[in-house]
Amino acid sequence: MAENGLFLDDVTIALNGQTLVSVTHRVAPGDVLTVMGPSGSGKSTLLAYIGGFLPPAFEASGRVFSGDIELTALPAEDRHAGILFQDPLLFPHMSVGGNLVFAIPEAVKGKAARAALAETALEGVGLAGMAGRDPDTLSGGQKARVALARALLSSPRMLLLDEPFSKLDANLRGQMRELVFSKARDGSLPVLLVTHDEADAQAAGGAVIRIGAA
Ligand SMILES: Nc1ncnc2c1ncn2[C@@H]1O[C@H](COP(=O)(O)OP(=O)(O)OP(=O)(O)O)[C@@H](O)[C@H]1O
Repeated sequence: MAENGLFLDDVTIALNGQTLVSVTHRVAPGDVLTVMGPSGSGKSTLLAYIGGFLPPAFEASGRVFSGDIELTALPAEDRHAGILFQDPLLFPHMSVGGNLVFAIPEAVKGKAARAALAETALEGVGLAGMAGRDPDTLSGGQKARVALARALLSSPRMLLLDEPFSKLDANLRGQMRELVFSKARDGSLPVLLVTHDEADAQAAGGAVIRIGAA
């Protein structure tokens, strides 16, 4: 397998003794694995297991690899997953630039260098010059782009996406999908996409797994 693919090796997650998810799958760098299923079927739970923040109510087994690195026992902060949720979840008390700089790994030193990286990331999502803006002054689509820039700045090994397009209108949704998937391809990042929307799955173009199908 190429270097930074995501491998789910016999991952099984149960709640109260009942299996919700059972999956073995490889996601190549730049490819998308779409997870679909009815509400409550365990889609976000699978994402949480991969990300390292599965709530204690669940019982889980199976291994998660990023390339050759096994993530299963690592804390969330050491898994290097870039995560996007339905809400962009920007810190309201920080500028857009502050939100981005916050995500840059500490190994990157120097205020000016960090600010420059943040500005480049903003340019990369079509928001050049917006670092000084207050997040509350941005549109929903702009906030979604900032959240994407922030995820990419964290030097992720993968992207975990939990319904990230569902609050955008149809036009923005299409643009944002294209932007996210092209960034994943450019960065050779494997993507796990949780969605209810068949059009998201189609745009993602990769494999689809359906869990808890009624
Ligand atoms: N922290 C928790 N403790 C106990 N049960 C939980 C917890 N979080 C979720 N659940 C339950 O686990 C099951 C799977 O939830 P999950 O959020 O993964 O579903 P989902 O497929 O993502 O649903 P949706 O499409 O509505 O977001 C549901 O029955 C839910 O009620």
